[in-house]
Amino acid sequence: MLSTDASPNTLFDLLNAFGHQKVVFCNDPDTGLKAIIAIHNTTLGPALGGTRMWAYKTEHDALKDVLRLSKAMTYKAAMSGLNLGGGNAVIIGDPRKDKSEALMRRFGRFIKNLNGEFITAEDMGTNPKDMEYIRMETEHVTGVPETMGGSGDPTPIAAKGVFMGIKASVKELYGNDSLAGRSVLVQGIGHVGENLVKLLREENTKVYVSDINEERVVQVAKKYGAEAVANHTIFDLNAEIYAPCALGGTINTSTIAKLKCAIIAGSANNQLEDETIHGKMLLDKGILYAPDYVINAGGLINCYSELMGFSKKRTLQLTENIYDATRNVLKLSKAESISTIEAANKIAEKRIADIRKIKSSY
Ligand SMILES: NC(=O)c1ccc[n+]([C@@H]2O[C@H](COP(=O)([O-])OP(=O)(O)OC[C@H]3O[C@@H](n4cnc5c(N)ncnc54)[C@H](O)[C@@H]3O)[C@@H](O)[C@H]2O)c1
Repeated sequence: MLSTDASPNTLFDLLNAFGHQKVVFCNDPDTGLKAIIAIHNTTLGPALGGTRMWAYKTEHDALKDVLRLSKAMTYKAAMSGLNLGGGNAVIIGDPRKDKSEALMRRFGRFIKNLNGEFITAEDMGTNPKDMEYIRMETEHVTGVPETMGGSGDPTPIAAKGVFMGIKASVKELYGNDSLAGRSVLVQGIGHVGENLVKLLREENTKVYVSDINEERVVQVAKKYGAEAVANHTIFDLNAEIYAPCALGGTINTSTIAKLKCAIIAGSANNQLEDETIHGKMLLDKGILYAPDYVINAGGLINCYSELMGFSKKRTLQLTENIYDATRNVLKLSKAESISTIEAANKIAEKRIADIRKIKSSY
């Protein structure tokens, strides 16, 4: 899905390689705003995705990132049964130095001009306060604080989805989905990671935790009765399940050679450095990979619920469906001897194609 290795010559070649509908470049010298909004596919509904603020080395890096992220959102929404399309935005700049109320509100006005075709939410480098500023200019934003009618912190829901994905993977491999006595390495114990550790420990799972923030490792290990592991030794560990919950790209040719786990299931986006190559390598090595976008959809589900008039019960139900979605992917992968990521892409693409057909009939 995300492999776009052909070397496109022009901007439109690049958009065709990813399959995008529309890309909007937002430029405002007064506030210093330089942003890109990418709308990948709106067959299922309005494109929803985060706004990331990052000091990209080049504008091309920013463009590639937003194209990749928005395409992944199309697949995530389709897989989760949501009536949403895929989109994403990036603001080029250092979130610690370059952010201001005016910049965020100017960005909000660009979103407003899209008339609901794109709805945004928080991502790396943005926070609920930024969403509040965007909200002052447009209603097309989710993840605003509870005091502004939002649904609040989505990370417990994101962690719950990952937890359901882990259970479904364990069921596939061991015949029952109990996590008691199983061992899980959680790499990255930030917002989602910590909530996942909590859920796992509540089910008496043996949990190992690692993070580049050593203070946090000690703190979280103590709080939940987990075992701290030094970051550079994680691939020596004999944990049955590896849950990447930090950055993407941790599964590549070099780490696959070292991995001793039976299952990979975590929250990080874009875990496979190259979907085609590394998806196949995991299949060949007999490691069950629960595709990231299938099991980390809880955050998106939370945003969707907010748009529909938030109900905690409904949000939880939709999140628990991740168990069945994961099982369906794993079954298809087994039946067709294809990688789990290929199986997931097939299911998502079929839903989009089916709905496109029904929408063309009136
Ligand atoms: N927040 C959500 O609702 C949500 C939803 C879906 C997916 N995700 C994805 O899950 C991942 C974690 O999200 P989050 O909101 O918990 O982020 P976060 O920033 O709160 O936590 C990330 C943690 O990873 C640690 N980290 C960074 N680099 C590391 C490395 N090389 N090795 C070990 N640890 C490292 C950081 O110190 C931090 O503690 C991200 O990839 C994110 O895109 C998040």
